[in-house]
Amino acid sequence: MNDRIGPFSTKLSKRQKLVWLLMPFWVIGFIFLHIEDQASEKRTAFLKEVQDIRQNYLIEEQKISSLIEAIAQQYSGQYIKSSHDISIFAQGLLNDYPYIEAMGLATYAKKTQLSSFEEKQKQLGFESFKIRPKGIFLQEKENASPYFLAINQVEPLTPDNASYIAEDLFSIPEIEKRFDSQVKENRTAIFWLEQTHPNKSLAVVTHPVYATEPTNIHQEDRSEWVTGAIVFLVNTHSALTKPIQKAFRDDAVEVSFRRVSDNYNTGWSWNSAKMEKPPTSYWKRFETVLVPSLSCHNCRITITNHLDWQEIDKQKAVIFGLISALIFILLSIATLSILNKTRILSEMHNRLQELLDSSQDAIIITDKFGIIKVWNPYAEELFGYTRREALQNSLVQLLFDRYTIKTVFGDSGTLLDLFITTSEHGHQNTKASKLEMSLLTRSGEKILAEISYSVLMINDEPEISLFIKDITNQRKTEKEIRQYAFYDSLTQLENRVYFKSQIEEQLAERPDQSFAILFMDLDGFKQVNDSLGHNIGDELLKVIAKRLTHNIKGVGDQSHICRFGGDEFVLMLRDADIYNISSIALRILNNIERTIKIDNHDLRVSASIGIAFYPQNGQSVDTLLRHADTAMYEAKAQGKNTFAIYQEQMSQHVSARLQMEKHLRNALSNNEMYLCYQPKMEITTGKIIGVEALLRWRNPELGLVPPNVFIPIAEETRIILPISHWVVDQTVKQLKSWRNTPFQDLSIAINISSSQFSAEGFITNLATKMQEADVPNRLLEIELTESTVMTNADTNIKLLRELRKLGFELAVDDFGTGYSSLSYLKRFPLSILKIDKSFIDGLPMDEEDISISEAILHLAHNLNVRVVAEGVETLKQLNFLEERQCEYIQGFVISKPLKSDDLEVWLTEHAENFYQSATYRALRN
Ligand SMILES: Nc1nc2c(ncn2[C@@H]2O[C@H](COP(=O)(O)O[C@H]3[C@@H](O)[C@H](n4cnc5c(=O)[nH]c(N)nc54)O[C@@H]3COP(=O)(O)O)[C@@H](O)[C@H]2O)c(=O)[nH]1
Repeated sequence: MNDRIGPFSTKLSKRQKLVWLLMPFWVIGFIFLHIEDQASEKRTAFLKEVQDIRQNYLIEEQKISSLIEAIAQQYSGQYIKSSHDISIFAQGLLNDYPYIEAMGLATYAKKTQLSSFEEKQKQLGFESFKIRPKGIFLQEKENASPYFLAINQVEPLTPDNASYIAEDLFSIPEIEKRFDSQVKENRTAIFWLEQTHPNKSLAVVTHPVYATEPTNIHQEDRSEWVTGAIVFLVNTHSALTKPIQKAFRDDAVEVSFRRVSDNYNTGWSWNSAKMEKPPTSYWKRFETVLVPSLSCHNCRITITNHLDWQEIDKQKAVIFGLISALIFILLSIATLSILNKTRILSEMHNRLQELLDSSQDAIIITDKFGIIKVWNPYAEELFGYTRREALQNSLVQLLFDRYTIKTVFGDSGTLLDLFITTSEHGHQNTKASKLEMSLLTRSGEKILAEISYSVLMINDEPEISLFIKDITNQRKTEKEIRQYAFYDSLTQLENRVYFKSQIEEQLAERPDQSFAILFMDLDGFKQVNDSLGHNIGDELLKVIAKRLTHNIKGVGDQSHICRFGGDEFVLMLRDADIYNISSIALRILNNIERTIKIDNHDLRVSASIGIAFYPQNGQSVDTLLRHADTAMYEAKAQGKNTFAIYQEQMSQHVSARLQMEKHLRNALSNNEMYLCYQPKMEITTGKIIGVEALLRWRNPELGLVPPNVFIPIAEETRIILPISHWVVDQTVKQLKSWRNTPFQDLSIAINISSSQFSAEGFITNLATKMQEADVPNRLLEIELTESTVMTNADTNIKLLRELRKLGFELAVDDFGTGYSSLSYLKRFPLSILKIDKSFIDGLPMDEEDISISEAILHLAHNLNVRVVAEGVETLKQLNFLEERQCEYIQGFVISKPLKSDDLEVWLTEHAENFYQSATYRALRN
């Protein structure tokens, strides 16, 4: 399940793993950057401090210049007159500027005045006052100038400072060289000197003093008026390190001072209080070089700051690392989420594109005016327009025919109107999302399309997405399936299932609506089917179906006709009621009765109709059908070709029938069955040639039940099979009992039902029983009805031939009631035809019966088949048949069916020649 890579996926993707692997590097990188940043800050702060220090140096230099200038001004203006005044001045000055070691006064004079000057100084108290180069400063040389500038007062006069007394400043060539211009310009000069004393450096600041205020003297004349100079002796070491010390009070800095000149190279170094000696190991080292004074171009101060690892704020770095980790996580999540969403969007886009391309629906997107914006490959295939042709075209003009445009859109409608409505509140609502309509293809072919659609607002503009399926074939198939599932394939009428569902629907939806159910069963259809084959039978059913459909036209539009099965039809008539049902039923019956011509056969069938009304005769479909069926049986019982309306007692008949069926199942085991025998006479001789075995059933509850009542039930329930076996056994037993008696040549005819005839092993079983009883097969006559013989005629021919080959006699019973094919009849190996009683009844008067009986006799004789007329009751009938060369008769005119014992008594009297019997004589009289 790795195809689901979404924001909720619990499994890390490769990309996610990679991102998480990068996190330590990110965090370390950020911590490192932060540490570097701390170092950079430190460096910036350091450089700023250095900058401030340099600024401070310049300010101090400026201040000293201003100060000395001011003092010189005071002195030249005679405001400071005595050495005492200078001393007072110096005290205040040295307090404020501790790096000024001393303030002094130097006298300028010609060397010619040297002795007098020295003398004067000795008189002032400096006993050993002697001007000479003292070698205090490294730069000192022999004063070659005709003037000298000798310090004659120093304040405070400490033992150290006393050494400066009588120092000729002109022994320092630079001072001597610049003094003349200093005097002319009345300005201060600072000379950076190196004292011979180790680790001590001094700067000498001088400003000329004049006998009067210099501003009153012309610049060129100032040399005439100059008397000396005010001198500051500045401890440059102290002056330079003090501000550094103040600035880097808590820090470790290393300071080195260098002064490089052509003649000498000197310097010193100084470490801040924090750092007694330069460290050997450190993390970072910042170094900067500055020129401390405007007056010393070759002076350089190098300040070095060492950053130790310990100084880094690690806690801050860790916090920063944690913050960066958090940022990383947030950024990663955001980035991964964006990437993921981008990927999902891209995948989705690809999938949608694939869907679009591979869809078996035409997918079309239009704007609100129906202008096509998307047209997928299947749309190309379905409608025949390429994408290029379709895009930017109007969907309506491309796919809708004129009729649709007119009916759907009218004059003002748009495509959008077709798909959305505007509600009362002005909102646009999508209409039902599916519709079916016919669309045109490029070739002009019309297809039935199912259009699923949705309207989406994209950038405040509606867009219509259409998914179009060609359902032309689907609808056709559905119709066919529907036809197959709900309609009878032969007659195209509704089938039982659909019919019932329609009525159920009707009952559920309109329970107050009355209707009638007509259950119709054809009379005589079985004979048509059996005798002329199923094809003819099928054609007949089709004609009946058409007639019924035609018949119920106008009997309610909501009526239904169903082929219920076989030759049964059921009708549901909405507008039928007790008042008009008779005319409707009779009309149907009349229509059915009309001759139907199929393949040169003029067929006539009738129908029996049972009617049940809703709601009087039942509330459910099944009840109504059952009651209509019951009524139909009643109609059959009433002689067929009629209708019967359901009445409650009819159900009693049904339950009586069920009761009978129950008794019938036990009839054999309860010895309730027995055989009667009805004699058959040869007309020409009056001889009794055989008998017909007729089954009888006497039930203690039901009494004597006629065979034409219980035999159909036995056949329907297949109880006929054990009964038939029993009949055969009894008959064979009877024949055997007649062996070696006067009746040994009498044959017995037995009625074989169609199910018994077609049962497996019927012939073998029969032959075996006869053989076992040692009775010749010719004494057993098999009577089959015309319909039994004609059903599956081809198969039956073989069975009949086998029977004949074995010596059994074959008779066709009830001849004339079915539809025997003459061609078959010719091929059947028959012995006897039995004319049905119904054709004998009308003899000798009824023209039709005369014709039919004569025709049967004629046909039989042509086929070399003998004829038995059954149901002969009168001598007139007998005479008629005798005249037409009918071979045998059977009927009440000779004898009713008799029990075995009675038969033998009767035979004793009548068998030889019936005409000579008392019975015949009585008949004639
Ligand atoms: N499959 C079997 N069918 C059998 C068997 N036994 C009888 N049947 C069939 O039952 C039908 C009715 O038979 P039944 O009530 O016995 O009637 C027979 C005769 O009693 C009657 N008949 C004969 N002569 C006259 C007459 O002059 N008048 C008159 N009103 N009735 C008469 O006809 C019936 C004989 O019919 P048929 O078999 O067609 O010769 C009947 O169809 C029997 O076939 C059985 O064991 N198995």
